[in-house]
Amino acid sequence: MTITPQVPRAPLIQIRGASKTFALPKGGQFHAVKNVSLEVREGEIFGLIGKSGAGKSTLLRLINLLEQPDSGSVTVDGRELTALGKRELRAARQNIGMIFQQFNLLQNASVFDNVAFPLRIHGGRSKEQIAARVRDCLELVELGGKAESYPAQLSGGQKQRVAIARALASGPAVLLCDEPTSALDAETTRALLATLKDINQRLDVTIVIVSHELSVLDAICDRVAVIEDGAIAEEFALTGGEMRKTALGRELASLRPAAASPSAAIAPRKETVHA
Ligand SMILES: Nc1ncnc2c1ncn2[C@@H]1O[C@H](COP(=O)(O)OP(=O)(O)OP(=O)(O)O)[C@@H](O)[C@H]1O
Repeated sequence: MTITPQVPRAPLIQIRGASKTFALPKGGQFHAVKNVSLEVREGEIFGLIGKSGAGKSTLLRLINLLEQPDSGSVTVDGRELTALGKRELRAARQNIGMIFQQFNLLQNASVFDNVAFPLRIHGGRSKEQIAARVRDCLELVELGGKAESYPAQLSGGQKQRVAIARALASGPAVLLCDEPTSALDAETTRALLATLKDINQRLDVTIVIVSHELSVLDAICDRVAVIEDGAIAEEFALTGGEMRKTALGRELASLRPAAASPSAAIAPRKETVHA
């Protein structure tokens, strides 16, 4: 048996010298992201970890320009988003799905209509095409039987799966995940992480995930950046368990003992094995 290292792939997300400042209510400014440069490669699962208030979510939201940087540039899949007008940016965002801690589903719409929503907004697809795409996305997250249910009738894990199906409906190259498992229990978290890994491998969707939980990033990430005070303090590849060896890892682990890591259950995507 020979083990061949995977050939590194091209960068899909490039952030260059991005900064973001928020105006404070009582005057003054807060520098949430400070001159950050970062590359995420095609097909990677990339983690952003750090303490509360470090700037992880702001950095994630710079990738789809939910937050506009004050300076610097953001390029995704060859398009410099920071150079686009409003209409072009709306179109470019179809290539970037996003899920959130609190799911952000439309409560008065069925599961089907939640997933169909982005497809209807952007137009260009027939009713039949939308229905087929919604069915495919719900099958992908194993919710094929829940199309007619409403969010209030679903568990937290099922709600997050609907959010994933909605985020993938337009066939994006990138999925941004902002603390996607923070509202879920340990077992549901494990299952959801396995789903994200599966989506990454089957659909080749590049994933950027924010979490303050070591076990979450340890389980699925290829590389991780540690965010401290709005900047990247450290960046490294993961093969399982390294997070705990870093100074921040030890600190976070002592604050928040990690649940049994699901990493053992999920095969790392580090090497190609030829029998
Ligand atoms: N819209 C805003 N207006 C003012 N300040 C903001 C805004 N959004 C974020 N901040 C501030 O920027 C800093 C970074 O916030 P951010 O949400 O990116 O941190 P985080 O690392 O994701 O934290 P957490 O893990 O607690 O979510 C925080 O101090 C926050 O209060």
